[in-house]
Amino acid sequence: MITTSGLTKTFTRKKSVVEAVRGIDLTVGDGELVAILGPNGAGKSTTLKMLTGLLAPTAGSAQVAGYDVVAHPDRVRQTIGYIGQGNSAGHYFRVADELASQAQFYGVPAAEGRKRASDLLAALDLVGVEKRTVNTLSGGQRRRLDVAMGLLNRPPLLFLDEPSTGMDPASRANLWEHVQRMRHEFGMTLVLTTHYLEEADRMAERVVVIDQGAIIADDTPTALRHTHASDVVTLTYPDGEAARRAADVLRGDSRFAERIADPEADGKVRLDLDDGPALFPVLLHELERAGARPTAASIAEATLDDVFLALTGRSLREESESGDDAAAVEAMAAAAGGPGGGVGGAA
Ligand SMILES: Nc1ncnc2c1ncn2[C@@H]1O[C@H](COP(=O)(O)OP(=O)(O)OP(=O)(O)O)[C@@H](O)[C@H]1O
Repeated sequence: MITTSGLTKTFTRKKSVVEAVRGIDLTVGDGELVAILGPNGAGKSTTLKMLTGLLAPTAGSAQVAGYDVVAHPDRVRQTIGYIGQGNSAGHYFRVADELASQAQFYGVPAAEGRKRASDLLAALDLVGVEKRTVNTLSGGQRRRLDVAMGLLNRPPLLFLDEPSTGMDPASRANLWEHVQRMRHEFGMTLVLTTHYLEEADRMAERVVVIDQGAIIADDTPTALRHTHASDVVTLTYPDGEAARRAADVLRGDSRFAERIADPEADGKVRLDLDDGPALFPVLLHELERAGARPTAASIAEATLDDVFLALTGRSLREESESGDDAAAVEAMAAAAGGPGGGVGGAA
């Protein structure tokens, strides 16, 4: 669905030159859900704008949905959907009218358009605002309306630039659930950018990590965590002596021997494990058998932030995250769902 080669964008303003995107090679297959993750200013939006025909690359090439973005940017825009960071809806129009004109623009029959709009308003928790003008909606409601506008015509390839930024956790959960459902129903391919690490981890099959205009990692979230980070197990003992005994037991087991840090005087034993959730119960069982049961045990699973830290020496969370991520993930789990304003593509 997407193939790029050496995709590059350099901005020149007065005397300053910004290499926003530096030679990106990216392939996205039909039906994939790919999250592009990176800190502020990494080049995510610029990449998306080039892939959607909104911005001409300085160098390199990109084929999107069968069209070359430089030779046929109009065709690309007619075929794909794009939910950008700005608001797409007209501020002084009524919500229902905006959705109806979007449906009409893309040739969706009126009755079908009304049904789709009603489903989207329900899914995005916007029931009751149909008759209000867009300028009376809250920021989160406008963002969700942007998403509804982008999803209305069910494009085969949808780009979402930070779809859930500014939404409360419940709305984010609703959004993702709806996008996932549409994706499976209509076989949509999705490419999104996000600051939310847990969102990328939970929802995307593939995460492309971008930093300073270049791709620095591209894999499934699980593979990224396994390759670049470890889960950390912490065992607590009453004192240093008991901790040393436990460490000796684990050093006798090849699965753990190389992964133990020297026990600490306060009775803590720490291990780095590549497959912590699978090995944690085994480890506790072995300790129990050897009469070295800890008084407390915990596991901290590796996150995509650990991956970013390992790759760059910097924390993505500190650079670009807002504190409500954990709450959003809880809400997503509760909704058991699987990402929102802009323009749409083919009906
Ligand atoms: N029109 C422009 N003129 C000059 N510089 C630009 C322009 N658009 C983007 N940039 C610069 O290019 C770099 C990449 O910006 P971009 O918006 O693509 O990053 P991003 O990863 O999407 O960031 P964010 O997460 O904050 O949206 C930044 O240094 C930005 O300041």
